[in-house]
Amino acid sequence: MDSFDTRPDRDAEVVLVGRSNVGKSTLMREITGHRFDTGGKPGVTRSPNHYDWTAQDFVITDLPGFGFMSGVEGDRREQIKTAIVQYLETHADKILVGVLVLDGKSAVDIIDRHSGPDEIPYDVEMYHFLRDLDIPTVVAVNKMDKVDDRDERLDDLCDRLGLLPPWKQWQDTIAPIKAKNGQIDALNEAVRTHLHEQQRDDLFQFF
Ligand SMILES: Nc1nc2c(ncn2[C@@H]2O[C@H](COP(=O)(O)OP(=O)(O)OP(=O)(O)O)[C@@H](O)[C@H]2O)c(=O)[nH]1
Repeated sequence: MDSFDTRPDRDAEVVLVGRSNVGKSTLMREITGHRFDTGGKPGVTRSPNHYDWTAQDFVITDLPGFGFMSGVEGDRREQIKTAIVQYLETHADKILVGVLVLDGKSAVDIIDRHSGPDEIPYDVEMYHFLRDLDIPTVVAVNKMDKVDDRDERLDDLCDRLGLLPPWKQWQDTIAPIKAKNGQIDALNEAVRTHLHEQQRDDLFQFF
């Protein structure tokens, strides 16, 4: 079992969560300037990556991706999911912002494919789970360079998350980005809004 108890003991945290291959590691690298060894294979991040900033009593955490993972058995996927849920529950009171990372090109299709009477799609479930834990949440909609019908896609996504379109009225929540190209301004601004609400402007240097 990969270790989920590597978390440095810090009073403030920002976490990244999302399916495998949505670009969390790329985003983590953009935010921190630090290169984490990701291997480049889907599902390769299987224990949390922490970027620890002792002086600020602050840590940024990239949680393992899940969903499809090549070479990973179903019950192993469940274990990782359970570990992620437990991690969020355990540290909720210290998490200032939860960043749910999605692939802008495929997110709505994947959500629709997994919606049914007995099924809640993972991304939707995770969004509501973060909200239920009172963790201010930003949805980082990545890979927007691959999306043509930008406004329509983002409006559809809002709809699936239960946010009334148009997406432009949710800019504290919906942040279209291109992590690979270093274009993450919308995310930084949304995160800052939530940090400001919690009087943590001292952490603006990271976002
Ligand atoms: N087109 C495009 N591709 C991107 C973008 N950001 C990341 N990618 C690519 O998406 C793939 C997955 O990126 P990772 O950062 O490894 O994804 P991850 O979410 O950390 O994946 P796991 O380790 O499985 O959790 C890589 O090939 C990245 O280059 C983006 O903004 N646009």
